[in-house]
Amino acid sequence: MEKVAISLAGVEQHRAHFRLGPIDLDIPEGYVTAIIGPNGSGKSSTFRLLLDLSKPDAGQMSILGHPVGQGDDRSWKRQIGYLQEESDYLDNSIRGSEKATFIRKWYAEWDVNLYQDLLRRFEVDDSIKLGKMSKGMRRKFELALVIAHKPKLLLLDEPSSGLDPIAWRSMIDILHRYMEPGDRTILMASHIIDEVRRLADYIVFMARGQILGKYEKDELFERWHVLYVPAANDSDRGKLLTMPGVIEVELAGVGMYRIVSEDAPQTEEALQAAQFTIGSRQAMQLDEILQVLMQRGVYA
Ligand SMILES: Nc1ncnc2c1ncn2[C@@H]1O[C@H](COP(=O)(O)OP(=O)(O)OP(=O)(O)O)[C@@H](O)[C@H]1O
Repeated sequence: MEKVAISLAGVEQHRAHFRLGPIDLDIPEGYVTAIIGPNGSGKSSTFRLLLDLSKPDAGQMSILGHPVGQGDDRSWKRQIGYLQEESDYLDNSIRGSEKATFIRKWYAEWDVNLYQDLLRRFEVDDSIKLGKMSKGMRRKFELALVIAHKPKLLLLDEPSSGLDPIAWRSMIDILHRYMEPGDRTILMASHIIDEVRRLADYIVFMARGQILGKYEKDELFERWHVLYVPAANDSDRGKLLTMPGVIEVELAGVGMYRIVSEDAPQTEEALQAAQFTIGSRQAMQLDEILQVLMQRGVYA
């Protein structure tokens, strides 16, 4: 059985205008899991809860086998690299190198060669004050900082925010290399579909404080398809709706139905058995799948 790096069980947080959870979610060790969801869906709030930077109103969490919010958390927090969504502007007046000197004292595993290599690859000059770095430069510096102590777990909140396309490619490459030892884990939040496609092994969809589903990426793309099916009459719609995997059926032009399926192989089998012909098929994009899940309204 797969080892679990992060576990949330019945986690809730109640705020005046926002309710997070209940969240039940296991993040497997050794893989990249990406959370995607619209603005305000609770991705950053979940990261803050995991790091004990805010408290839940219900539920339990564990990271790397340690319960969150209990006892001395210094030893397991040293095994985590956390890149928060926004830079800490209290650091604006210090140089990158000063911040690195401060941070490295915390981490026995700090690898000065790796740190220098990451700065070189990102073309970041750490002698510049953090407040004087451009947004993208600062993001790259912060990425180098969270990776240089070789954490077991990376929590990345919108890591590519502000990166240009070249820096973005470097980041993808650096994160792939980070995962090479095989026992490391990344949990990331991202709005960048291409980034999720390239990096993630598992995808978690989130909206309005709720988890809408967790899927293995390749399986998701194999199963979630749009199928176009010519149909003779209106009563065919009813038949199509009852087929396995079918979520939506709508008219797409005269005599042509557009079917959204979350299990295309099964739907196709049923279509063929019922003598329908399949005009065309296409795999759905992540944002389309998110939209369907949100419309389905699987909210508590
Ligand atoms: N419709 C809304 N209008 C304004 N604020 C909202 C709305 N929905 C949620 N929020 C706010 O969003 C907060 C949750 O945001 P959080 O940063 O955790 O989400 P996120 O998924 O990381 O969002 P983003 O993608 O924008 O970074 C809640 O505290 C709530 O106040």
